[in-house]
Amino acid sequence: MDWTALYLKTSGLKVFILGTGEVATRRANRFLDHGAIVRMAGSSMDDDLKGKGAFLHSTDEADELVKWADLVVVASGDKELCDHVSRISEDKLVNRADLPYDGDIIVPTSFSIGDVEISIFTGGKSPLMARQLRKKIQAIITEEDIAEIELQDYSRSLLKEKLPDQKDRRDYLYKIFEDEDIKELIKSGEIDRAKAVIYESIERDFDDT
Ligand SMILES: C[C@@]1(CC(=O)O)c2cc3[nH]c(cc4nc(cc5[nH]c(cc(n2)[C@H]1CCC(=O)O)[C@@](C)(CC(=O)O)[C@@H]5CCC(=O)O)C(CC(=O)O)=C4CCC(=O)O)c(CCC(=O)O)c3CC(=O)O
Ligand SMILES: NC(=O)C1=CN([C@@H]2O[C@H](COP(=O)(O)OP(=O)(O)OC[C@H]3O[C@@H](n4cnc5c(N)ncnc54)[C@H](O)[C@@H]3O)[C@@H](O)[C@H]2O)C=CC1
Repeated sequence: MDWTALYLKTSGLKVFILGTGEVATRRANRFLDHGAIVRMAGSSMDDDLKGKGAFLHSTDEADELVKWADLVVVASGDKELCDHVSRISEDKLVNRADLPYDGDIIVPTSFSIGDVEISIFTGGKSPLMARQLRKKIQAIITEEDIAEIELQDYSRSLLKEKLPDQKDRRDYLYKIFEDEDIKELIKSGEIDRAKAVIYESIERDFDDT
């Protein structure tokens, strides 16, 4: 595959979306929800999007909007306009909903559970199946996995102060992950108690007095 997964910093990113239909609206929601500034060109805009701070423009302003943007999303049903906007967006990042491989950004399906984000891309072969796989994967990640992430984050911060060597920190993090007592506490939802156990164990093992 000629594409690789990367994360784009969207806070403050200027996104111009050509179109106001289904795909354009989905893209607008996604970018707004992640801190971008969104301007759309088309006939009408969802009240929801207005509420989130998106701006609606006429397609006559497309050239100016391209100049303004960092990222251009081409998602109109007007093929000629799509081609024109893509042509003048050569020095911008582009996501093309109609001709994905002529752009340089693909928007995969993504979901978050706690602090973990999972994205799926079928290489453009079946967006429908990307959606189904998202639902399957969403169903197998448990509350316990999320609690484990919280505990690992907590443990990593403590260990960074106590253990200078990364390999030692890694070994200790695996020990915490495999500890049966901590597993039991996670199962019964006693996260604060699990943190206390971890804290005491680290204090005991790495007493630097
Ligand atoms: C390449 C990509 C480019 C990009 O847009 O960046 C692209 C392209 C195209 N999609 C088309 C159709 C559909 N797209 C969906 C749904 C989604 N499409 C999404 C992403 C992507 N779609 C990128 C690659 C994803 C990958 O390969 O994994 C998702 C995952 C994310 C999102 O859009 O937010 C979102 C699901 C979100 C969720 O629910 O999780 C459905 C299903 C539905 O509507 O229910 C259909 C109808 C059924 C079908 O066709 O499968 C067509 C028109 C084809 C035609 O003309 O027939 C094109 C253009 C083309 O292929 O030429
Ligand atoms: N990447 C993706 O996930 C998907 C991409 N697509 C592609 O993205 C494009 C937009 O799809 P949707 O948002 O689902 O369509 P839609 O029909 O919901 O929206 C199309 C928008 O383009 C506008 N438009 C302006 N001039 C037009 C013209 N001459 N003909 C048709 N529409 C015109 C419409 O007013 C509307 O706002 C299509 O080219 C489609 O093939 C479609 C489905 C999913």
